[in-house]
Amino acid sequence: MTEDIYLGLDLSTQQLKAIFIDDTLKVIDCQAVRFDDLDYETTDGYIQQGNEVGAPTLMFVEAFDVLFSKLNKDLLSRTKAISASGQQHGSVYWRESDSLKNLDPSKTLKDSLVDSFTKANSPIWMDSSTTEFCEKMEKAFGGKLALAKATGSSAYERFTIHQIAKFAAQNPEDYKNTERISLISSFAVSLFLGDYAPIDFSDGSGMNFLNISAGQKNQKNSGNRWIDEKPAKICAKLGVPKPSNTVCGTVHDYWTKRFGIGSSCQVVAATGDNPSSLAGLRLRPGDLCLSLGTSDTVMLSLDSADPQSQGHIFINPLDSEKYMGLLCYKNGSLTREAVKNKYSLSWDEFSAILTSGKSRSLNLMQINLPLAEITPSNKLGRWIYEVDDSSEFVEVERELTMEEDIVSFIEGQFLAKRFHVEKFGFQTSKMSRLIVTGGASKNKALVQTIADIFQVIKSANIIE
Ligand SMILES: Nc1ncnc2c1ncn2[C@@H]1O[C@H](COP(=O)(O)OP(=O)(O)O)[C@@H](O)[C@H]1O
Ligand SMILES: O=C(CO)[C@@H](O)[C@H](O)COP(=O)(O)O
Repeated sequence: MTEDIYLGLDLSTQQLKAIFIDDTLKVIDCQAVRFDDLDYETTDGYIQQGNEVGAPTLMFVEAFDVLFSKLNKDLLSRTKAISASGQQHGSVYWRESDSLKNLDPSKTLKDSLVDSFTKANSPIWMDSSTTEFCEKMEKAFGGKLALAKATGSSAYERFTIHQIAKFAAQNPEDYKNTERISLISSFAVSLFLGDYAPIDFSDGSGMNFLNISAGQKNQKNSGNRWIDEKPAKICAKLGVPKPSNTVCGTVHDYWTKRFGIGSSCQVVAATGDNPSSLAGLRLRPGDLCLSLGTSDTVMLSLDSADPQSQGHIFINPLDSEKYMGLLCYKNGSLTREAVKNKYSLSWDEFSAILTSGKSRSLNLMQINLPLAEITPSNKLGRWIYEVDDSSEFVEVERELTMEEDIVSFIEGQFLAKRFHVEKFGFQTSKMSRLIVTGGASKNKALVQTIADIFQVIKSANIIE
């Protein structure tokens, strides 16, 4: 057994996960804390009020306390480096104070940081409350496409700069008292560093504020990466963005004294959960990655960037000169879970119905969007069509059977993705692999359905 261990954290929508690997990339241990098991009245990790969606920042902090009390002490003592991934776009607002630098090992993180945030709830990626700020920014840039060419995406409500603009407009005093704004990923690493960690280029691309466009190569390692330096106060609050593989320093004494992590353990910049998946799956040219976490996302590696008004281009986490494309769907696992729960099924029962129903031709097509969708923007509703005798699609008025509902819903979810991916300019070929990851990827019936829809040759082309 090798002595050296590496620790990765994932601060995602529903939970904080830890994974220890050795230097052959073998998984040694995994642990997780579900946010709904902490006392913050979240459902599926978040709190929703209308189209505002957030998660208590202190809940994230407490999750670290709980998780680290469960982790194996021997593994912690052998950990050589720590990094993290985080749900994308979410933000954390640090009050001007020394509490992060002066973490006290006799206290929990929560007790140490209880007064450290100017905004109690971190806005997260499911928020869609910033339309007016998005419209203002697109107008200032000369339209959707112009903004996309500069930042990789047209204005999306969940993207961080609009959340920051809303906070500054609605709570000017609290905004003024904010010393630093972290993404959820850079926040996680800041806890280990005992200091503000930089936002990395890849997760920073999900802010509508980082310059991803060609011709910026000479700026890639400088502070000039934000698209607009005039609101100097914003740039100062965001800090200087850095490549995703930046070694930020070593762990704060807190982690050594409280949890026995070696004082030389390195802390590496964090990135978004999707860029982390892309990095971890080591995609080959032509591969497509489907992440089925709380959200569903489709990702691919790109050598060059050609941003469109739909979809996102981020800087690649493995190479700051390259890019990745991403489409994000809000109706992912939570919507699948809702359909499963509607019929009081276990996942095994749901999967059995999906497999048996698929083998019969049901001639139905369903789009079911109970959550206001991101791709396509703000669509909400349920549409069901049937192919009639003259091969026309007609709207279905009758109630569907359970089997019809499950099969047409799942097929609709992934047919829509194939359609969007192809519109985004990506064609699968015989050489393509479709690599599926995230919580739902353990469902073999679902993965086989996806393989059939994308017509990748056989399910062996798909790895979890
Ligand atoms: N057997 C299964 N079949 C389909 N979906 C599943 C299965 N097991 C778990 N899931 C889904 O996985 C989701 C969690 O995935 P995960 O990647 O851990 O999410 P996140 O990283 O966003 O917190 C759950 O919401 C659940 O619906
Ligand atoms: O908004 C996006 C990507 O643009 C989401 O994919 C978030 O990054 C949330 O990730 P999960 O918790 O669903 O994995």
